[in-house]
Amino acid sequence: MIFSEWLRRQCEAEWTAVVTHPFAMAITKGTAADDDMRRYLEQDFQFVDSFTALLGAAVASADTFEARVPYGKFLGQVATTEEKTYFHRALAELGGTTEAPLEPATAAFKGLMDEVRAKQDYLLIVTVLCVAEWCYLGWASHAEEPLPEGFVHREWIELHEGEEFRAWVAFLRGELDRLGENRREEVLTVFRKAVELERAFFDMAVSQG
Ligand SMILES: Cc1ncc(CN)c(N)n1
Repeated sequence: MIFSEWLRRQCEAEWTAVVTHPFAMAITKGTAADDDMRRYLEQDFQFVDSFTALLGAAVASADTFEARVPYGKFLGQVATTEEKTYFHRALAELGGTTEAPLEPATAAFKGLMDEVRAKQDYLLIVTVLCVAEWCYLGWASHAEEPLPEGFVHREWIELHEGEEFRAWVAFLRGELDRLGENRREEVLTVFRKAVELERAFFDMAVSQG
């Protein structure tokens, strides 16, 4: 079994809880309440700051030029254009703010991202990036056509599905498969922690409504 699949299976129950989370499923159906969506996106905007920094750390710490390129491409294309404009438009639509105080789940996730970034340990950086993107592909893949009409739901799904996003996730998984075998347990600890944080993040969106 390839290493990335082995990692996912070690966390099977928690993984399934994330990719079928009621809040994520409500996004795919366009039924997530505006207030929940606002709270979630306000926190995710804060998440994306550390996530973007982590992409930069991947560019810096990758072991080959071939590996640096996809991070640079993704960083330029998505984090600074499509995704960023989405947040501003969606938060304006929902009456949200880009300066919300951090919820504990957000602070914990930023803590993990900042920790692996500070270490400049490429393998652990890829581990966190891979969980974040693979999980999101997982729930977004549940969306059925026609996608929700409202752009807040629809574009959030589109940002995490489609050919390009699948190729990006495949690349991240490939990096884990290429480099992770010799540090299995260490990688699993970070992988598991990131999956737990993804679940807590979705829980946070619906726990205060
Ligand atoms: C919490 C979380 N995890 C993952 C993603 C996908 N980039 C996200 N936007 N937010």
